[in-house]
Amino acid sequence: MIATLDDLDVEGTTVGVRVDVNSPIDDDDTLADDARLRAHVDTLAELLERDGRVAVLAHQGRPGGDEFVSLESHAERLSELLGQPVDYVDATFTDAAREAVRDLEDGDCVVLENTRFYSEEYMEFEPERAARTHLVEGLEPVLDAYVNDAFAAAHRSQPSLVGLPTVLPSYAGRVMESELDVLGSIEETDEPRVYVLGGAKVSDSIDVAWSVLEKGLADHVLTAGVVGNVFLIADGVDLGDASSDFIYDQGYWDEIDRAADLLDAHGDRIALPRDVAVDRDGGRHELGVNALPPGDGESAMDIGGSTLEYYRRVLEDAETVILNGPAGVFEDDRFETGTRQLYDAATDIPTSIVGGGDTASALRQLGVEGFSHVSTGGGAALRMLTAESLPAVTALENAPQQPAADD
Ligand SMILES: Nc1ncnc2c1ncn2[C@@H]1O[C@H](COP(=O)(O)OP(=O)(O)OP(=O)(O)O)[C@@H](O)[C@H]1O
Ligand SMILES: O=C(O)[C@H](O)COP(=O)(O)O
Repeated sequence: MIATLDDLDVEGTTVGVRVDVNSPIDDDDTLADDARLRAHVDTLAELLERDGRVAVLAHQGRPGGDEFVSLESHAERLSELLGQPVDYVDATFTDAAREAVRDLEDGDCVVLENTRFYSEEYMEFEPERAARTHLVEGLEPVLDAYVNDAFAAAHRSQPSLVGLPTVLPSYAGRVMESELDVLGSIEETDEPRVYVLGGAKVSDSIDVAWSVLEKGLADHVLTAGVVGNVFLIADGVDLGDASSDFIYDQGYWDEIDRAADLLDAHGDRIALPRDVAVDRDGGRHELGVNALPPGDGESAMDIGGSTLEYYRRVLEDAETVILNGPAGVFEDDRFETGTRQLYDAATDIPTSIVGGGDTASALRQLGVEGFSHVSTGGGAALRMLTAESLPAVTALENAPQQPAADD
């Protein structure tokens, strides 16, 4: 049982709030997209309105990557979104950070520096070991409670996600609560249930497909994107050198055998693309599977019109649809049709759940809306869809008991 903000006596309490605002970054190292910040506004505003003292913890990017930057511009944007001053301190758990947290008054908010600027935060630990890291030992003395709202990072076993809830009374924030409500009760959604697996994370998608087919959760799995291409090759279709080289270069060649095994075991419930779109003479050209392989250098960039028609027919009977990953290279105008039309068809299903951070931004870019739930999580959502436990959620479940809220 996980405690929520309803169980927390917030007034005058200093709360460390872990959010996931890991976002695209502009060339000048500032925030390029505030969607993930917006998602956490409700949780933070509620804590501040209830007179909490809020210290925000988050990571941005990965060490060595282009998006590995300070959270200063995140704090500025957060201040605009919350409509109140938000301080920023360029430290996470040192004296400067502790002083900034101790200086908070009721209703104040400070953003601490990118947790991953410290090497331990990019390592995976068991919770008890995570509790003995510098970040946790440095912050625990100045915090009364911990709130985890970072569902999108809940598949990581890092100190700010599993160490702090080991030593502090801990609560799920509103984003975490709603994600767990929806993604944690997939089994209870109405059938027929259809999973649409696209995008480029082939091994993750095959894991999901195995799991939901074995458990009887999926009545149909529709494949698209690079995932669909891997299944086509596994089914004996010659997609040509360009698509095959791409799959090989991405390190997914071994997945073809796994896809073939899955087709052997559950092929009656797995749908494969019937046609694909390639770049021919600078335009979109569709080819039925029987007309493959494509010409030299042509790669399968999207699902074609016959596939869309076929998939729409399957979706018409569905009560629940769960989608992850774009159907094609949606970033290119010529190949966004599959993603736009397939996802658009899914919005007509009574329960439509979308997982995947890239997918969510693709849908915003394409103007497709009307889903029952769009998850903030990519990897975390995928892991929940396989009914696997998430370390940060387990840490919340095992967190020390807290006194009940007065109100
Ligand atoms: N046929 C294709 N060939 C090459 N790339 C493709 C194809 N179809 C989709 N993609 C690419 O897949 C990428 C997105 O896949 P990904 O699996 O990362 O999505 P996601 O699950 O929403 O992301 P995340 O899990 O990171 O939130 C896009 O950049 C898109 O261009
Ligand atoms: O964007 C995400 O999926 C989360 O913020 C986790 O980031 P990570 O994959 O770098 O751990």
